[in-house]
Amino acid sequence: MALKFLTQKIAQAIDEELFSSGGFSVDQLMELAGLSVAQAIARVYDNSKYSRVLVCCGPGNNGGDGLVAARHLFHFGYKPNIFYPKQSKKELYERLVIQCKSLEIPIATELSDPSLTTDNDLIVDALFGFSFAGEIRSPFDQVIQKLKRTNIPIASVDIPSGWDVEKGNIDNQGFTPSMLISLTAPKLCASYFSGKHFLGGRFIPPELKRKYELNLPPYPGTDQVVDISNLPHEKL
Ligand SMILES: NC(=O)C1=CN([C@@H]2O[C@H](COP(=O)(O)OP(=O)(O)OC[C@H]3O[C@@H](n4cnc5c(N)ncnc54)[C@H](O)[C@@H]3O)[C@@H](O)[C@H]2O)[C@@H](O)CC1
Ligand SMILES: [K+]
Repeated sequence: MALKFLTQKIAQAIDEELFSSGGFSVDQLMELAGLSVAQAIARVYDNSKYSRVLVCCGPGNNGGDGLVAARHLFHFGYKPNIFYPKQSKKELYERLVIQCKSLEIPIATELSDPSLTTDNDLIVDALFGFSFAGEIRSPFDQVIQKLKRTNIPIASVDIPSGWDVEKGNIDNQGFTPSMLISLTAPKLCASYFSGKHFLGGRFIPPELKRKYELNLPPYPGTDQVVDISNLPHEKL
């Protein structure tokens, strides 16, 4: 059966159900999401060649996934550094920042910070996820412009930032990543993406899968990710 691609509304509805009737906390799902991201990256970008990883984090949960991924990438033998310009004051995010600092992962808040211009081998785009809407606001408009100009491979978390969640890269607002790690299930914009595509977020109960007819592929063994680059898909 073909994989379903989600509208923004359905992605948000599944999210809410996971937290309400599903009984999950944000920390739990973010941890599993960030772990999936780090594991997918390790499959494609070996740390012997792509050790220096710049993780760009946005103001919402997509940014939180980035902070978690940076921590796991460190433990997987990478050298992450983080760009996190609009830091959330919520306790969860403050703890994620402390965890990264305790690993001596540098965290920059300004676009002019030298760590953002020195050589990186890979960029993780955790700026915006399925709640992104409208024109890109400052300071992220400049960040996206910068990412549009780079030749370094970009791995996007859940959606390529700057893309419309459903319509894709409209008006060429965003960049085209080399890799996408969709979480829970791919969003409609992912149907316009043709690079390396992984699915992560191995936490959906069977009842939710059935309700939204997600047709998710099985995850191999104990893996947190599954390669869906060549799977046939159908829009929801
Ligand atoms: N349900 C799930 O499957 C899970 C979702 N998670 C992550 O959570 C993400 C969704 O998180 P959120 O709902 O917090 O939202 P996002 O992280 O997608 O972004 C919301 C933030 O971006 C800002 N924003 C939106 N549009 C903007 C624009 N045009 N210009 C500038 N800023 C803009 C908002 O003000 C808000 O601060 C998912 O994409 C995924 O990465 C994971 O953490 C856990 C599991
Ligand atoms: K993203």
